[in-house]
Amino acid sequence: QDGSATAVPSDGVEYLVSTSVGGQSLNLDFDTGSADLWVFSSELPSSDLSGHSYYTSSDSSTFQSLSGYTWDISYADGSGASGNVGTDTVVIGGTTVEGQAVELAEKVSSTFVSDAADGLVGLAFSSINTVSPTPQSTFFENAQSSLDSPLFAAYLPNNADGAYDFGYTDDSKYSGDITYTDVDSSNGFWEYPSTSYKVGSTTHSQSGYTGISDTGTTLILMGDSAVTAYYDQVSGSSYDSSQGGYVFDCSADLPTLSISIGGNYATIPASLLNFGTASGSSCFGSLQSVGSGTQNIYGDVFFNAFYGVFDASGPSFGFATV
Ligand SMILES: O=C([C@@H]1CCCNC1)N1CCCCC1
Repeated sequence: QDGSATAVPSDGVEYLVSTSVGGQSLNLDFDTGSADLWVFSSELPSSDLSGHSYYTSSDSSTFQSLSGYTWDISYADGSGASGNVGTDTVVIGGTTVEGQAVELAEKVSSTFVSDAADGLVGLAFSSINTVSPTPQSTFFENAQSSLDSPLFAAYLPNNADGAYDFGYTDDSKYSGDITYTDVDSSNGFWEYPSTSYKVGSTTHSQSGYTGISDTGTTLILMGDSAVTAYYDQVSGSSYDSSQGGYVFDCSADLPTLSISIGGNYATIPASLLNFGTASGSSCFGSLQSVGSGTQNIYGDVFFNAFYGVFDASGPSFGFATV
């Protein structure tokens, strides 16, 4: 069944969605850049559990263990988690999946201990699910047959409650038309060509680049040539290794950044490109380097400006102005 779940901004870093797993409520980070649904569990060291809600399989009458199944995930930011696997009933908004693979954490990296999330819901493609010996389907893949349309949408307005809609698009959350592009899911991501960008009104090509829509990443991460081209237009900006990225005076006049999604540009307003105070009068840029490779990562700052539609038929990705 179709449904919508509220996404609450947490520490300006992520949006959390209250989710029922075997009747137990957890605040989970929805991540369209990965495909594992994993939860803090009673199997973790108790010192890792402080400040977290966690799942206790023995308290769920509908839990079934998947004997001998394990999972182990490593994220681009160096964080990671691992453990064992079972199935249980997962309810998000008005959408229920019975028999959803739930990955119970036995170990989590320190970043997760100090982070507000009680786990993640991976919404990328199950080809990159880490469960061994058999990769498991995502909540969305399992829910698809019960939805009016095989799609979900992310509405993540800046510093305000948002939502994930399952099975329908909600035209009260965006204006104008939704512009769609074909998705190449061969790497397991919601990925599309992203071969040019604009800094203000100046167009630059980045041939061979792709982009992925990743609600689990906070910022906009692009190749070094694009990042350099952007901050060359911000007087006084510099890369500050102690802050871990490009900073500028908080009073700086920022250009807009337009990214190409398939054949269409999405223009991020200048206000969203100032992520906020780094230290003193210097502010941290919302655009930072993705490092090596030709895959840009369009995270929550993108979704602050655009309603994002993840459509399994195609598959395709669509965006519309928030
Ligand atoms: O690990 C990640 C991100 C980390 C933040 C949360 N989303 C997944 N990757 C991004 C996409 C390319 C592969 C690595």
